[in-house]
Amino acid sequence: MATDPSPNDELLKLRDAIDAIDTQVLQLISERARHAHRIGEIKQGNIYRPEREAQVLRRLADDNPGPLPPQAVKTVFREIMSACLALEQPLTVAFLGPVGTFSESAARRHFGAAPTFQPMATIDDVFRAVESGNASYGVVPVENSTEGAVGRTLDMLLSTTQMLCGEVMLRVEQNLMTRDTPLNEIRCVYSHAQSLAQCHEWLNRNLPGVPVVAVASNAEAAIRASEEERAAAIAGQAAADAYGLKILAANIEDDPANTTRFLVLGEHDAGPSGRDKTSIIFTVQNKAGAVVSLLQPLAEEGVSMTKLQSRPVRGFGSGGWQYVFYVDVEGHQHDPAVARALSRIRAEAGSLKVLGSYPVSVNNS
Ligand SMILES: C=C(O[C@@H]1C=C(C(=O)O)C=C[C@H]1O)C(=O)O
Repeated sequence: MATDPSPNDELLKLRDAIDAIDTQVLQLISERARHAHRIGEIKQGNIYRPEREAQVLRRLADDNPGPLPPQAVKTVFREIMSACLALEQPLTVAFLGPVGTFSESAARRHFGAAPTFQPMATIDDVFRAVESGNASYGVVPVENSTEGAVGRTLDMLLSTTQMLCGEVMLRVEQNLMTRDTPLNEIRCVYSHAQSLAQCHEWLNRNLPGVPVVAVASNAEAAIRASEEERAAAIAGQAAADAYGLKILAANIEDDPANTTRFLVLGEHDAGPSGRDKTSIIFTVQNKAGAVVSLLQPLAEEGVSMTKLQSRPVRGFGSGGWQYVFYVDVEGHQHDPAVARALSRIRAEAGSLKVLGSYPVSVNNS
């Protein structure tokens, strides 16, 4: 066991000082929890306020005097808020499982450690869990910076009765992991198709000719690698931890900025936080100029688009194709410019669904 080299006076004094500070910090956190509890009594109905939580984290990151990095400050206060909220309203959060997926990491990043986290087998099941009230919130992937849209999430957004109340941007770091098999003895690599695509070049360089097998999730890949000899998985650190695998090569994604965006679903959206996004879906007849004229109000009202994605409407392939457009804009639907642009689009589009307004991912703001 390591011991301190030679506990000198200064070290002992510093530890005493830290003990005294910790006692004060604990008293302050407890006082904070009592205030949060009182707020919970005053509020009617749902207590969770994503916009308030985003504001708290942004303000503290801005005011951070150092030496802790802003991300560390956010992590600490994320957990304090998570514990305070849990006193009033224990949350259940459904995510695309199994345990160890990036969706779970995103859910924990967003809600902290206090909720009960529920792994679901499919994206559809996450939506159903929230729609049926079995989960208070759900977290699903929607797009990746290397591989693009997650089609099933887009399809489900079309019909869901739920709203968006948050987004999480997660830097996705992929790792090659095995039970204990060295690189040159690997005979098969399992992962989700998206992750295999994100590591395409690395696999060609380092495991040429070794078969790759797409499975339902990275965590499922990790389970297989933990059960099969000479098999490897590509997955996140959380999956290696959950299934007892050793990381042979870390950060093997081809794009060092590889990021996945996740959406948080619930029965309400969020109030204005000062830095928000609004997600909408509209349908357009496939005729010349229709899309341009629908997007015109955004340009004229000075509202920036952060995403534009189209998908053919199912069942319209053989006759005239119809398209559904997924658009994210900067700002809250209650901002006057956004509200004006939305009402102009509503007047012109075949249909318009506002999925909700929510704070821009706190990791990026
Ligand atoms: C205390 C409140 O309720 C909840 C807890 C929060 C906190 O601990 O800071 C913040 C927002 C809410 O999710 C509040 O609305 O201020």
